Amino acid sequence: MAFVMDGLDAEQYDRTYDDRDLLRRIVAYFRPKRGLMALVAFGITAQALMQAAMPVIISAGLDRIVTDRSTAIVVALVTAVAVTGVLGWVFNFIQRWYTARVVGDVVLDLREDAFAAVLERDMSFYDENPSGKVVSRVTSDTEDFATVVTLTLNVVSQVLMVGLVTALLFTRNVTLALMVMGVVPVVVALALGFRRIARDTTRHQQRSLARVNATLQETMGGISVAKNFRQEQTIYDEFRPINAQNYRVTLKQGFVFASIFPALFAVAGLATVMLVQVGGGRALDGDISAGDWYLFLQSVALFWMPLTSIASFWSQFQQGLSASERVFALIDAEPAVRQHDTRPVERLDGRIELRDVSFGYTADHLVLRDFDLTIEAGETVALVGHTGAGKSTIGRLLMRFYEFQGGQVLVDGIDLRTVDLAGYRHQLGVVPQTPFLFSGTVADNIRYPRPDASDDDVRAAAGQVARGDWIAALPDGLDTEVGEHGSALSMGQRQLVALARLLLQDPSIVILDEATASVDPLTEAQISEGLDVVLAGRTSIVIAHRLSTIEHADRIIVMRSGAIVEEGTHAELLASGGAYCDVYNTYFRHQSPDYQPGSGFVEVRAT
Ligand SMILES: Nc1ncnc2c1ncn2[C@@H]1O[C@H](COP(=O)(O)OP(=O)(O)OP(=O)(O)O)[C@@H](O)[C@H]1O
Repeated sequence: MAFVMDGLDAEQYDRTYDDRDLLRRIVAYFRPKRGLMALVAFGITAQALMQAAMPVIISAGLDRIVTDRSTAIVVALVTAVAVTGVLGWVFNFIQRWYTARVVGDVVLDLREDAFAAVLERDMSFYDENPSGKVVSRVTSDTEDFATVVTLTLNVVSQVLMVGLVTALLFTRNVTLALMVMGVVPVVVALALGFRRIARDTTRHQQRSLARVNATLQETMGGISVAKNFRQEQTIYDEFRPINAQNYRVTLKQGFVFASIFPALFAVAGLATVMLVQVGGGRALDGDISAGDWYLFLQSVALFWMPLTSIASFWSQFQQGLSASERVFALIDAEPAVRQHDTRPVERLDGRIELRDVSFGYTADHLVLRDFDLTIEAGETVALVGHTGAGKSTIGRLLMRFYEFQGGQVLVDGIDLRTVDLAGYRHQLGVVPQTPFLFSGTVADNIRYPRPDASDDDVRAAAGQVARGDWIAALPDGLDTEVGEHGSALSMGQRQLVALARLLLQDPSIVILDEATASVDPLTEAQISEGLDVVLAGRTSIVIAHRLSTIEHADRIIVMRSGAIVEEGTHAELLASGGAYCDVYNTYFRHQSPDYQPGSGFVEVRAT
């Protein structure tokens, strides 16, 4: 299917399926809909028969009227035409309705599978693939595929009809039948020419629309910054030419589409003129009947319609096949994180050991090299170091979001690659720097890890964080709607909700990326108090940004370029005058209550 991918940007996980594989995958989705497909097939055949029958009935009627001018013949003809027309409509309805049902069902299944695959993918997948592109695979690619199926079924119906008409024409008059066939290459050549122009203009149109979308998306994303700098007019001025370009390209596309059909009509018209001329002469000579003459004239119209459909929609057909290939590639993408076993995980003590771990986000750049770290059950370890030192990476490996290239990660002595990940992650409480809240109430968000928790459980968890003082500041208490991504709450409040959520989850290990954004002193105090409760009795790894956290940590690990350069308690490390003092001077010194600008430096003697 390589030709299908022409001009499309491929992602790393994209793969090319050979035609047979692709067809097998597509058929697998249709197999369960056999009953509906049978109805579609019946609709297609019956409709084609009715369409082909119409000119035959009229032609036969004409022949009869020439010899027998009775009203009964006219009545019979009218009745036959009406019945054929109505039946044609009924069969057309059956075909279209059941096609819509089959296609709808298949898209439903395909989208569910694609979405399940999206949920299954590791975090490394999301690093490599922008979410917008993944979204388009689940939505528009499945939709494109549906269009192709509908299109194919329509074309099948038309081809069947053409086949019937052709057979009929040859039985009536071979010369005239061959003349009708002569139109075929002309129509095909025209339609193929059109396909090329149409594909180019369509591609331009899609690209220009993507530009419009990208501009809009960026504007929405950075709207607060834009407003802050009063850049509305600039953004508007930038948008206008992009929008105008889309207008021009769309007009061009409209022009191309508007020209092709009249051109094809003209060819059919010329062919009709030819048949009127030749067929009329034959009819006058008595070689063929008037009815046959009519039949041949009608057949030209019946002929060119499916041919143009097949030829002009070929690019859409390719687009749909390529879309299905892309959806299957998403479904089949190989997971980077591989579990060798799924040992059930009960309550953990929380002893963590990283042994000779080597890891890089990309194969050519290792972030951790032969990294060793042991954290005892119940210990609170603060990771500190300059940005990019690898602190968050350790958290991500423990969450098993990424596959490490070498070494071992053990939890309670069990290799992390052999545990049931769902059970393990339930024992792992994670608080990111900016906690993500889902739309709903504060209570809904706290209940997230344990949907079966009662209102009392939720209230108790919220009450344990800073004695619940923060709830009073929420307009509707725990029933306050948090808005999109928690936008109705302050940053500090979101963190407090995240802590309450963690308490309800009751994990044995906590990985906390402390927020760097400063909050007001009251909320800061509430968060500190909340943290004390949340971390108590659990193994905690804190990517520390607060002085109070490092002061209270059992052990501070100082990292630089993916390696541990120093470890100890706050007091020990300050006294040593090593790398920690440098980090302290940069990040923590100014958080001291007696901080005066330019003061509080500790001496760095050796790094
Ligand atoms: N998703 C990623 N893809 C590729 N490289 C990454 C990715 N995340 C981090 N890195 C790289 O890995 C290294 C360690 O990053 P990490 O996020 O662990 O540092 P950090 O110490 O937590 O820094 P910060 O305090 O700024 O979060 C950095 O060089 C960073 O550029």
